[in-house]
Amino acid sequence: MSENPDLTNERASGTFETNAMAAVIYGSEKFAQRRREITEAISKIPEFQDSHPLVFMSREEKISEACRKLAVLSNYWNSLIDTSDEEEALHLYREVLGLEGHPLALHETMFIPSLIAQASDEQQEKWLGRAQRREIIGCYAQTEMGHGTNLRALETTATFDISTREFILNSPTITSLKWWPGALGKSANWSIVIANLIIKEHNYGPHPFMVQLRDEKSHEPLPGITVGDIGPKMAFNGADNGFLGFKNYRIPRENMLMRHSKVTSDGSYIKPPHAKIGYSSMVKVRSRMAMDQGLFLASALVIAVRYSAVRRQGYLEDKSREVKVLDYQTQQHRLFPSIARAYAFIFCGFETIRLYDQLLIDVQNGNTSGMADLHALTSGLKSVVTYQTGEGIEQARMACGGHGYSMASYISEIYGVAIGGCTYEGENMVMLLQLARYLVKSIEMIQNGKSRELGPMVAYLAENESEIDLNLGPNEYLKVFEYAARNQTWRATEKFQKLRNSGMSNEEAWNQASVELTRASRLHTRLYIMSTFINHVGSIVDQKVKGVLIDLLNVHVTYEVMDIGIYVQGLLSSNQMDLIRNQLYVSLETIRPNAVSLVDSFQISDMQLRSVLGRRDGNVYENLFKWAKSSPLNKTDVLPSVTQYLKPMMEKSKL
Ligand SMILES: CCCCCCCCCCCCCCCCCCCCC/C=C/C(=O)SCCNC(=O)CCNC(=O)[C@H](O)C(C)(C)COP(=O)(O)OP(=O)(O)OC[C@H]1O[C@@H](n2cnc3c(N)ncnc32)[C@H](O)[C@@H]1OP(=O)(O)O
Ligand SMILES: Cc1cc2nc3c(=O)[nH]c(=O)nc-3n(C[C@H](O)[C@H](O)[C@H](O)COP(=O)(O)OP(=O)(O)OC[C@H]3O[C@@H](n4cnc5c(N)ncnc54)[C@H](O)[C@@H]3O)c2cc1C
Repeated sequence: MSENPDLTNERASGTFETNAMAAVIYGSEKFAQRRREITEAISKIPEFQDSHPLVFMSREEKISEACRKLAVLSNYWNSLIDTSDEEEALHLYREVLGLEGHPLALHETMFIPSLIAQASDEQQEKWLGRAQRREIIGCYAQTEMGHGTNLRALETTATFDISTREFILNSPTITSLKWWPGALGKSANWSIVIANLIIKEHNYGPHPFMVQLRDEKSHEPLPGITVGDIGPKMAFNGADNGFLGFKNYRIPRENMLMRHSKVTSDGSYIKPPHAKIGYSSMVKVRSRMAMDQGLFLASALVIAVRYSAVRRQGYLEDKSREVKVLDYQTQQHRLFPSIARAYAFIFCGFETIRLYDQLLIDVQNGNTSGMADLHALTSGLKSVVTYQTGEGIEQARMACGGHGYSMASYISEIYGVAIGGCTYEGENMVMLLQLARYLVKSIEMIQNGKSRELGPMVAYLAENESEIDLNLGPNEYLKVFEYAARNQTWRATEKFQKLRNSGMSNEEAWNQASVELTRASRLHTRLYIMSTFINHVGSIVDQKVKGVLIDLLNVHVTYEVMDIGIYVQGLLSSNQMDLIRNQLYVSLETIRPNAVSLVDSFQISDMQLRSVLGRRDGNVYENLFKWAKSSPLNKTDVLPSVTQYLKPMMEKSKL
């Protein structure tokens, strides 16, 4: 069937090449091209297609379907991608497995990265190759039923037995059961387990251990291990998140990951070079989350924008034909600022991935000085992008009206997966408060006359801006954001200090200032996102692409400043706010002809999108009908439930 002419016209009105834009989104022409080649190659392999729509499958069927595809994938890895390239591998996973989770997700995202960052050279020699060849499947078991956030309160113990040179693992209470780890329930046979290291009755706190859970031949749990699936979740139902308990389960001393902390055979403990070095796997995932969430948001927007260009409802001036709903200003206001955010998140993602890779090298060379900065940055960023992505996806769903609520749109699945990110890798409020600690320390440095020692990301806290000329473009908007973030950070810090100075304990003063502190963290992070967006656009060479991204940046800066209006009341007059509001409306109109091309540029395939509404060809209605007809409920005209219950009820009512 040919393309819906409404989408053809939209594509014709675009002022730039989508391939050129994809090269900017994905960091290079080479990688954008590789993505297209991988997608093309996969589309020719029938075994990678869903056996039937995932949304009609039970959880067991989803997991089985994911495993089937993983097994097929293992025959194609080397021919489809450069296996040393993480981005190519992730693209392949996204295309084939989609976003509902699968039994190798944690193996790739946390198990292998933990071995790389935490295992000694000898340990890597023993396990890393096996893991990379997928001879074993691993997971990352840290969270317990009773504690996820407060790692210092984890209860699982690993007690060193000097006589046998083994660790004895125990789960002393119900709440100490590991709870949540992906792939633990049914798939993984090994795990990195975070447990309290105990030597001669002294607790050295949580440390990582390499633990075999299941027999490598029979896949049965080993004696001393209780393991299973935690049941269905809001989303991620292609993954078997699990529980795990230990009863006097022994592992050799060599199974504690000993790149940084060490226990010698006589039971001596050697401290790591930085107390939080064991948290690196979390920082790794957090550093990728801006990119991943940007792509979740992008997926929902591809669906909503394409659909809005084929959905016609109501009239503007021309009463002879209904308009595309994308022409309504309210629809544009709902969707276009999110397009800008998706671009901005992806650009930030590249930056934080690069920073993590550099930090990993530095730490391996004994330099841990960058850890605090990256922890603070990624803590704030994961919190802001997950929250705003959730907001943006939900708006995209509503922008699709009734059909958005159908699973045919697939938006609810994207939403469920994306907002998991508000919780995993550190609950958002908690992570905002981690960043706040860093911001408060920065203010204290200024108060102590050490402004010159501030890092570049917080140097603005020591500046002073009281007047803004808003005709000068994005950099002036950045100044507005700096003003808001600086003011809020000072106000929150002063509130905390005042409470503390009044005699309150440090902890209670912190608690009572914490809402204000989280607000400071959000503003600081949004400032970082905006400045990364501005810098990125400044570096683009292709003039057509750059022109459209400047238009998109204008949507971003005006929308973001309007959104934080309450924090800039002391800086901007109501006339200036009106001016910004009008600039936003103008920028929505400016971006309108490029809206479809901007979302096409994400180059997310139909196979990955799984959305009837978001199809590239725009043939929504005929496929919606086809999709509904494929519902298992439509296999027969009369359901047994009707014969068994409703018919007798109706007959009885007739009497
Ligand atoms: C063929 C090849 C294939 C290749 C494939 C490629 C794959 C590559 C991988 C890519 C990854 C992709 C990602 C995709 C994701 C999609 C799937 C995701 C599935 C979901 C998985 C989820 C997993 C989990 O959730 S795991 C569990 C996570 N748990 C948490 O995050 C717990 C949160 N809590 C904490 O982190 C801590 O407890 C904390 C930080 C809140 C408090 O810790 P504390 O010890 O109590 O410390 P505190 O007293 O508060 O602070 C003291 C001091 O320490 C500083 N600090 C804390 N943390 C760090 C750190 N990490 N680094 C540096 N410093 C740190 C803190 O700032 C304090 O400092 P001061 O203020 O100076 O005292
Ligand atoms: C989809 C998914 C996948 C996951 N995968 C894994 C995995 O593979 N491995 C693994 O180990 N874990 C995994 N987890 C667990 C996850 O990391 C934790 O659920 C997460 O870190 C939050 O911890 P919690 O559940 O203890 O929340 P809680 O800390 O109990 O949060 C409850 C509330 O308390 C608040 N709160 C808690 N502490 C503070 C504080 N100090 N200050 C202010 N407010 C506070 C929070 O903000 C929140 O509002 C996964 C979770 C999900 C949802």
